[in-house]
Amino acid sequence: LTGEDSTATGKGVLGDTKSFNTLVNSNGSYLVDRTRGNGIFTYDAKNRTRIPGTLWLDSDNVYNAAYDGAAVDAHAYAGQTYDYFQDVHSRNSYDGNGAELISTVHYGRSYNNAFWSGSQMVYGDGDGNTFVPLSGALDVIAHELTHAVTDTTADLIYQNESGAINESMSDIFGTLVEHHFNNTPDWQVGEDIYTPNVAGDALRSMEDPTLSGDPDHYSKRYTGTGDNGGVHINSGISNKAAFLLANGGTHYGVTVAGIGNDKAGDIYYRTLTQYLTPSSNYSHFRVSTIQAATDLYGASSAEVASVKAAFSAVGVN
Ligand SMILES: Cc1cccc(C(=O)O)c1OC(=O)C1CC1
Ligand SMILES: [Zn+2]
Repeated sequence: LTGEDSTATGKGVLGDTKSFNTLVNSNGSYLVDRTRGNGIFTYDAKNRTRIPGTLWLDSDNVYNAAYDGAAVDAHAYAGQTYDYFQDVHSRNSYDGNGAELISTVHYGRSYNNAFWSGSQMVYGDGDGNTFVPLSGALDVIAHELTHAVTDTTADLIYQNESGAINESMSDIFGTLVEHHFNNTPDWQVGEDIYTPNVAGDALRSMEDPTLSGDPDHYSKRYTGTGDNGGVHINSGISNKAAFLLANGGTHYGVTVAGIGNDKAGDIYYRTLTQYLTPSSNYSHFRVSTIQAATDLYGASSAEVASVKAAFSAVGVN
C-alpha cells in the first residue's frame, strides 16, 4: 500500500468531531496511521465475523457518515492509547517493539462485545440498548489494548485469580488513559457506550464494584466457574484497591492515603511488566506491587505504605 500521509476529520460514535491520521492515494483515504510505531490500521468487518475484514477506505478523507463513527473512534483512540504507553511508560506499542495496532469495527450483528483476539482488537456495534458501538469509548479501547500489553509481558492466564488480575489491569489502564487525555475521566468502565437509555450507570465501577454486583473485598470473591472463574467479577477486588491507591479513602475500616494517578500508574506498569507471571494470584499480586513500589519510591516511602494499605483494605494481606 503506498500513498501520502494525511490528516482527516470525522465524527465519532457519540457525534464528537476529531482529527486523525490517514493514508491517501488514487483509491481514496485509508484508515492507516503511519506516524505511530509500525502503523495503526483500522478495518471494516461489514457486520460479518471474518477478521480483520477490509482495510477501511473512504472516498473523500471526511468521515462524517453515521457508519464511519465506530471506525473514527477505533482509529483515533488507538492512536491516543499508543501515545499514552509511549509517552508515559516509554513503551513503543503493546510489544515494546512498535507492533502494528490492528482494529476491526462493525464486527457481527448487534454484537454486545469487544475483545482482543490475541493479535488484534475487535469491536461490535452493540444492540443499541445494552451498548452503542463499543469503540466509542477511550477506556474500552485502552482496556482492549492493555490485554495485548499483558499478553506480551506477565501473560496472566485468563481464568480464576490470574484472570481477574488480567482484567483489572485492563480496567486500570483503561481508566488511566481516560484520565491522561481528560476524556470525561472517572473510575467507571465503559460508561460512555453502555446503556444509552440509562444515565449514570457503567459496565463496571472501580470506585464501587458492588454497583455491578462485583466484590470489593477478597472475602466476597466469586469461586464458581462462570466467566472463566469470575475474571470480570473478581477484578472488582483489585479495581477497588487501585481506586483507593490513586484517590485514597477508608474501606472496611482501613484508611489509604491516595498517591495520585501518575504514581499509581507507574507502580502498576512496573508490577505488570517486571513482576507478575502467568499464574500470579492475588497474594503474589500484593507482594509484586509492594516490590514495584519499593523499587520506585523506597521501602519506607509513603507510596509503599499506601500500596500495603490498599491491598489490606480489600482483604489481600
Ligand atoms: C464488553 C466485553 C465483553 C466481554 C469481554 C470484554 C473484555 O475485553 O474483557 C468486554 O470488554 C470490556 O470489558 C471492555 C471494558 C469494556
Ligand atoms: Zn477485558
